[in-house]
Amino acid sequence: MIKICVVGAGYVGLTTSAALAEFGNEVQCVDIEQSKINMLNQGLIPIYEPGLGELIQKNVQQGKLHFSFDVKDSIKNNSIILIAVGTPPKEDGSSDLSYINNIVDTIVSTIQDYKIVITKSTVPPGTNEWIHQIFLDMGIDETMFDIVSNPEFLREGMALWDIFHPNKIVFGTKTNRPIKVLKKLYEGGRAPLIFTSLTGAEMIKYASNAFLATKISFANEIARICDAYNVEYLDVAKGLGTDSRIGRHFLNAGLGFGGSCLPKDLSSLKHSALRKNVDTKLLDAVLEVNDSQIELYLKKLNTLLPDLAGKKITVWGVTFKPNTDDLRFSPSIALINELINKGARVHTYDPIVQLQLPSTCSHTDQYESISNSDALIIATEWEQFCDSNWADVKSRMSRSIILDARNCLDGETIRKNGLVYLGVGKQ
Ligand SMILES: NC(=O)c1ccc[n+]([C@@H]2O[C@H](COP(=O)([O-])OP(=O)(O)OC[C@H]3O[C@@H](n4cnc5c(N)ncnc54)[C@H](O)[C@@H]3O)[C@@H](O)[C@H]2O)c1
Ligand SMILES: O=c1ccn([C@@H]2O[C@H](COP(=O)(O)OP(=O)(O)O[C@H]3O[C@H](CO)[C@@H](O)[C@H](O)[C@H]3O)[C@@H](O)[C@H]2O)c(=O)[nH]1
Repeated sequence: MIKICVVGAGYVGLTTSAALAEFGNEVQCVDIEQSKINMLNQGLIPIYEPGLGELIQKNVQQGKLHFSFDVKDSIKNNSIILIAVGTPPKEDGSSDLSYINNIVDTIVSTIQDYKIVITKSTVPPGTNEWIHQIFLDMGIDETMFDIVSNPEFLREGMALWDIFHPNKIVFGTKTNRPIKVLKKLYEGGRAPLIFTSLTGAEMIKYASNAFLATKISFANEIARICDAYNVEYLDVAKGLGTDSRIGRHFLNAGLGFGGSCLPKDLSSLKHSALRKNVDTKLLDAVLEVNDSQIELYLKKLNTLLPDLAGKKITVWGVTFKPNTDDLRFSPSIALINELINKGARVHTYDPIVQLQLPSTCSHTDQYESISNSDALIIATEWEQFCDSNWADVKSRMSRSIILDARNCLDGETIRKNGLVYLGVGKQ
């Protein structure tokens, strides 16, 4: 049984901790936020991630998973340390590495015996080389440590599925020394292992997210062209997706990509490229298309409601996508802010989150949220929204406009119920 300290009890740290414990390792997950650790030690889960609570509870009961806020003590007592702290964006688009710096300082000041330090956080190319150099600069002999870059590819809302059925596990190393332990650590993962350099692993992570974002912006641009020619975009997506060289994944057109990863990782990659004088025309275009999606959908709404001032608009879904409670860089919140700017009275409903935003009214009941609304906007594709009782919806709204901002509704069904269906790239 391998003993490991996971630093950070956020979306990645908690999921990784639970999975590594399930694989048979003994995991201590630490966080500086005492309230999070207190919650976890009381059996409560600070985030919404389907199935995570049960998996944590099971492994805690089996004695394989522990939580603590004594970071130094945990580092001292474990020879493997996995870093899963945040790397949020700075104002200029580069990555804020202050949490990484802090934990590296803590490890360096605590180290007494051999450690494998695994960076799971998404960090810009060159960061793990820099961490390696810090250890050397602090006088720590090369025999005392190995730095490993081990980026994470899970999606929120699907985190457990992704972590137990990964497409790949990527390890960037400087020597072969930690490889045997790394293989053992992820023994339960059963995925192709990719070994590369420290910076190679970092680039695989950024290139993956940049490619996914590119697919989404491509889909959104094609959907605009379909819209102009009165073509059903979903037919085009199906036609595209059946070509195995293209694939159907990440071709869903809509409000665009948000969340704590795709936007920040794209900006950070752009920043890394510019630092080395590499042009990023494609990445720039991907971000540009994404940034204009909200305006595009508001223009659609304006075709039927030219003046939004005083209108009651209900938005279903406030997180950045379904099956999560994460509001970071949510396109829905950006849309809500635009609606408020235009003078609309905004009401919201979300299955998980009660949105606390000034000038908006959050509801606990999906149908109550639409009473006397002029328009309803579907901002995330929760299954319960797609399966709504449209006759009930029609009976409650004052005007009957449904703006499908995630291309997830059947326009025909909506129209049959006497509602007006709006979308981009809809016939
Ligand atoms: N969220 C995702 O779906 C996802 C997927 C893949 C990769 N990533 C990357 O993983 C990293 C973590 O993302 P997240 O969404 O889990 O972040 P998060 O903000 O949910 O969690 C980070 C946690 O680290 C803790 N922390 C910060 N400094 C600490 C320290 N010195 N000691 C102990 N704990 C500390 C924070 O208190 C917080 O609880 C980021 O680099 C992100 O880009 C995220
Ligand atoms: O066809 C699609 C697919 C997604 N989205 C949007 O794109 C955003 C991101 O979605 P998704 O990638 O599913 O969520 P994340 O949890 O942010 O996961 C991404 O970011 C993680 C953090 O780096 C990576 O680990 C994952 O592999 C990568 O998919 C969301 O706003 C989605 O609504 C679309 O608009 N169209």
